[in-house]
Amino acid sequence: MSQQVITTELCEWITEQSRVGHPSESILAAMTGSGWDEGIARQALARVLGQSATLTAPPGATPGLPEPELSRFSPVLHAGDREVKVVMAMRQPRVVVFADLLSHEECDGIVALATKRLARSETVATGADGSEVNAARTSEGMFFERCETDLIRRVESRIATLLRWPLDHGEGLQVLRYRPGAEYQPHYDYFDPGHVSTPNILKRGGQRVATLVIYLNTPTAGGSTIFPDIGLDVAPLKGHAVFFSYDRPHPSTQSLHGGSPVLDGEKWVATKWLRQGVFN
Ligand SMILES: O=C(O)CCC(=O)C(=O)O
Ligand SMILES: [Fe+2]
Repeated sequence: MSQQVITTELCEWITEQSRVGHPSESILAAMTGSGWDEGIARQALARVLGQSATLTAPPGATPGLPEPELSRFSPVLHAGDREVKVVMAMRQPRVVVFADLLSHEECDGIVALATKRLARSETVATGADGSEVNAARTSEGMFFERCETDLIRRVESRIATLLRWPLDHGEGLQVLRYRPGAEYQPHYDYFDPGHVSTPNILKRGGQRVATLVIYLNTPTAGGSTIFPDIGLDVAPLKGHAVFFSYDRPHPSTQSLHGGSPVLDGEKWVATKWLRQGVFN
């Protein structure tokens, strides 16, 4: 094909492919397979789905996405040292809720370790390199080093087995404590391709492609994890977890989510973010 032009029809076709759930790499493959020049195809994808619609994989990146083995929809999954239950699974966007990912003792153990190290949570600053305290996130938090203690290592290797994603592609576990009134307003976990600090962040392991939020206690009221695009509220129950993945850093993934305000009691979560490649 010569003189290839990105037409409105092509853009509409890409939008539809994405809407029905095809990852951008598959759309790209379909386009190049039918004769589109790869450069033009990437341009069209970027125009329709966002600047880095086609995630440029870092060296050593694992193809695909983290994903539990749900092909037979077994209600119980063997995650190495523990049987984890599947409570519900949504295909598009991919959201899976697990029960019994952690025992109550493991939850208490992580809370005890984290309590000593809590500081006001920080998020990526707007318009500058670095981070700052953000009013949208009124929790307090800390990060563990990967495999920092035997307990953390055990939980991380269970997560790696459950989600079939290498342990070294995960960031260190982050623990957040929300007091009454605290919340985490809806946001995306991937790094904004348009942000000045993103290219630097991506040098370590590439983009985030999935999130696992583990509930370390059960608040008395409020504190559900909300997914506004799909009208989903996930109840924060001790030992349960919600998993979601996103194949591109773009709102069309419908991975917008937040922690709704805690109304009574405290809410503790541990978040594991998974990257495309090795995170060191
Ligand atoms: O607290 C929650 O339910 C959500 C936490 C979250 O979005 C995050 O840690 O990125
Ligand atoms: Fe988040």
